[in-house]
Order: sequence, then C-alpha cells, then structure tokens
Amino acid sequence: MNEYVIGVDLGTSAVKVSAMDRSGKIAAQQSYDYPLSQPKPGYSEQNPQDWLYGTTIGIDRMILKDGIKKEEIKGISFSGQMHGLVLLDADNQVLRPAILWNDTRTTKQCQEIMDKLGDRFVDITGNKPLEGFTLPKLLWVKENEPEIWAKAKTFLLPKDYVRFCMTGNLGMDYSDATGTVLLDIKQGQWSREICEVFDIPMSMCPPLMKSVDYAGNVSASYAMFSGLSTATKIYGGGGDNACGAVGAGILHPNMVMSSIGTSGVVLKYEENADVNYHGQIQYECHAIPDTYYSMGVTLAAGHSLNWFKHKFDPDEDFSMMVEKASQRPLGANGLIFTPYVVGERTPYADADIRGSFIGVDSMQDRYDFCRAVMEGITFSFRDILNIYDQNGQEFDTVVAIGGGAKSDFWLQMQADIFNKKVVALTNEQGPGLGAAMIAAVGLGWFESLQNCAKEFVHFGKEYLPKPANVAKYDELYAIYHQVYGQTKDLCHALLNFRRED
Ligand SMILES: Nc1ncnc2c1ncn2[C@@H]1O[C@H](COP(=O)(O)OP(=O)(O)O)[C@@H](O)[C@H]1O
Ligand SMILES: O=C(CO)[C@@H](O)[C@H](O)COP(=O)(O)O
Repeated sequence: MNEYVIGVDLGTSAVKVSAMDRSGKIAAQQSYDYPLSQPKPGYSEQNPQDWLYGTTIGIDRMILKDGIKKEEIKGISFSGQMHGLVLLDADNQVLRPAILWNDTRTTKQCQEIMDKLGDRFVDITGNKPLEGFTLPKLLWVKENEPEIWAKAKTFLLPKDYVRFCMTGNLGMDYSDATGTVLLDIKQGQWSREICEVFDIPMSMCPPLMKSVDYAGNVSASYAMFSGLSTATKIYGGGGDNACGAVGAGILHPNMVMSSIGTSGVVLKYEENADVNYHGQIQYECHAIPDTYYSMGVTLAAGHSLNWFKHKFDPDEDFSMMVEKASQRPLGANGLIFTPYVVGERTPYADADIRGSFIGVDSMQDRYDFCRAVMEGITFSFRDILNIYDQNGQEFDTVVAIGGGAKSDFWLQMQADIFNKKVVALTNEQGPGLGAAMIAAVGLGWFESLQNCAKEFVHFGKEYLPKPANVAKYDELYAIYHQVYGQTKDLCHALLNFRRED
C-alpha cells in the first residue's frame, strides 16, 4: 500500500493541498480558490467556513480524481496565512468573519499598545505592534463590537480553525503564536503581562504546541463530513512563512527566502531568540523546534500584480501577460510603481500610504505598466534586504518561492535587483511542502525536519545576476527609494479625503 502525507497550504487567495510519498515525491496537488472581502478601505476579511470547505474539497478531489485512497493518507499538517483573527464563542462557533493579516483598521489600537508598553512590548514579543497582528485586532473587536466581545471565549488563527474542525481539539503552534504578539518569545508562553495590561482573559489563548506535535486523529464527525479515515493523524503545522522556509530548505543563517504570494516576504533563519532588530522587521519562532526566523513583509506583492491583472487586463492569461511584460525594456520606459495598494508594513509601517505610478508617459502601454508593477514589487524586497545589510547580516543565496516564482522572468529580475544568486525549487509550493514535511516528521518517518529536507527539498534552476542589468536597476532603485518620502503626505491626504465620504 502507498503511504502519503498531505500538506495543506491555507493561503489568502486559495488553499493548495499537496500529497507526498515517503520519498518526497509529489503524488497529487489540488487547489481551491475562495473570496476576500474588502468592505471598507483597510478592511480585509474571509469566512472561516470557506477555508474548511476549500480544504475538504481539495483533499476529496485528490481521492476522487488523483486516485489517492483515504487509508493511504497517514498524516496531515498545515501551513496557514498568519495573524488572522478567528473568534469562537463558548460552543466553539465562529462569531464574526475572520479579520486578516492584511487588514489595517487597527492603527489606533497599535498606538495604544505602544503608549502603554513601548519598548517593553518589543522586549517581550520581539516585534512592534503592527496593524496586521492579532492582538490589535482583539482590541479592535473589544472596542468596536462589545456584543461580540462579550460572547468571545477563544481566539484561533486560520489554520488552527481548520485543524480544530478536523480533530475537535483547540490549539496553536509556536510559529503562528509569535505572530499574535501575545507570546513571550523568550519564555515560549502566553504573556500574562500583556494579557493583564490589555484585559484579555488568559483563558482565551489556546493551548500551545510545537509544529510537529500530534494534534489528534480525524474525528468521527469530520470523517463523516469529508469521507476521510479516522485513522489519519493530524499534526500542528505552522505559519506560512515558517513552513515556506522549511519547504525551501532555509535551514542555515547564510540563506534567505523570498516569497511572492499575496504578500511578499524576505525571511532569514536565526539560531536564537536574542538577535535584536529593534522591531524594524518581524521576529518569529520557527516551525523547527527551538529556532527562529526574522522577516520583512511587503503587504501587497502578488496582490499588486493580481490587482493590476484583474482591473486592467482581465481577459489575458497570467503567464501571457507576464511574458509580454518581459518584452518591454528594463525600467518600463521610465515608469516606476510603488506596491502600497493596501498600505505597507516593511520598511514603512504605514497603513495609510498608497501606491503610485511615477513617470506616466503617453507612449507607454499596459505591458510597461505590468513590468513596472513587477519591478516595483521587487524593489520593495530590496528595501527589506537593505535592513539586513544595515544590521551586518551576510548571506549568499536567495531561495524563491510562491506564485511569483512560476515566472522565469521574475526570478531573473530578482537576481538582477538583489545582485544575488536566486534559486528556485523544482515545485514552487514551498509552504505546502513544508507542511507535508511537518506531518512526515510528526509520523516519525524522519527524525527531524533537517533530515526530512535532505529527502524532500529539491532545488531547481539557478539565476545569476547579469552585471549590465544590475547597474541599470541600481540606478532605478535609487529613484524608487525616494518615492515613499515624496508621496507620503499626498497619499495620507487622499485617504483622509476618501474617509470623509
Ligand atoms: N504565471 C505567473 N507568473 C508570475 N506571477 C504569478 C503567476 N501566477 C501567479 N502569480 C502571482 O502569484 C500570486 C499568488 O501566489 P500564491 O503563492 O499562490 O499566493 P497565496 O499563497 O497568498 O494564496 C498571484 O497573486 C500572482 O501575483
Ligand atoms: O502577514 C504575513 C506575515 O507576517 C503574510 O505573509 C501572511 O502570512 C499571508 O501570506 P500569503 O497569503 O501571502 O502567503
């Protein structure tokens, strides 16, 4: 009989499920899209039931279409979009739509956190409070929806909700728990001090577990709903960037991951909890027990390109649009784009900044605009790499994952803009692969994630920087880098104008 582990990658645009055999070979992959609701500027919500249905349909399609037998599914684990707030009542029913990582309604609550705890907050959590994180969202609900807050008994993150529906057991792993900014990162416990200062009952915080910990078997009720077997074991899983790093083989400090998903991430493996970036970038527990990672986040990386495609080029296939953009000259005929279409996180923690096209000329066409969008997203990653440079952090290889890594052209652009070697995986599904690896280690197929990586992670093509392009991009980046400072006041004024309506 074949034996498989399934990695569930619960993304923002879709859930992607991957079944891997013991040798790390992909046996089947399915995905299922779900909607994102943005009812007001800065709001971003999803319905947790959509995640559950999407995941179940994805796994069922593997059984029905790809010939995977339910008895062959030995273990399942998760990679989840981080920070999103799922509130449950005393009967563990969902109280309101989930407020997602890219929702920026909580500027006031972030300010309140800094006013009350300041640097002490960064000491405890390793992070500054930013709009995307979970604690400010809890405080927002408490202040703005007191009737919902009164009923709230537990909070979970997106993938924890799906795991709960599968097993009937509540829990959260450390890698995702750091992203709530309620975890004391050095002690590895929920912070009593933060809970007390903000009057959050400790009982709302779910039990903590390691990513590779056993979380329960498929429950009888979920087996009935999904057709899965109750013999299948479920493991904790991790935040999508921790899982992406595992799946991308980022297991040493000399390697960096770049991920172009809905968000964009530049991530570095860190060996201990003491490295201090003073909240300039995020600091999180890794899915690998007792290790950490740091990362900077572009709020709208793939989302900017997706936005551009759907609004201005809806009928064209994604790959074709990108292919035509690759034929436009480097620098898109003098057009620069800043990807702040939903605000920004790193290096500018600014929920009210918005994107710009600078240098619009009547000779440019839509593919110049598309190319400028891709270049602008990649420049925003260079802004994050600069923070590592300023902190004296050295690395020589960038492993690229996410939907953006499907494009050869974008991978070469990353090498040219970063002036580093960029390596792709043979399969761009890094987070799903990381989640499957967590299940494989949980089941005892491998002693550690590092050992599993030797079998499961396969690097593909390498992209080396082309010196002529590096020089041109250096020149362009110097201009890009000024756009934030020069458009900030204008963007804030325009957003205030919208808010007056
Ligand atoms: N063929 C392609 N070439 C370049 N970028 C692509 C392509 N297909 C998708 N993308 C980008 O990848 C993004 C989705 O990445 P993905 O990792 O699947 O996101 P998430 O995990 O957040 O749901 C899209 O928004 C788009 O910008
Ligand atoms: O907010 C963060 C990390 O802090 C995001 O990276 C989310 O975790 C969403 O990821 P994708 O849907 O883009 O993969």
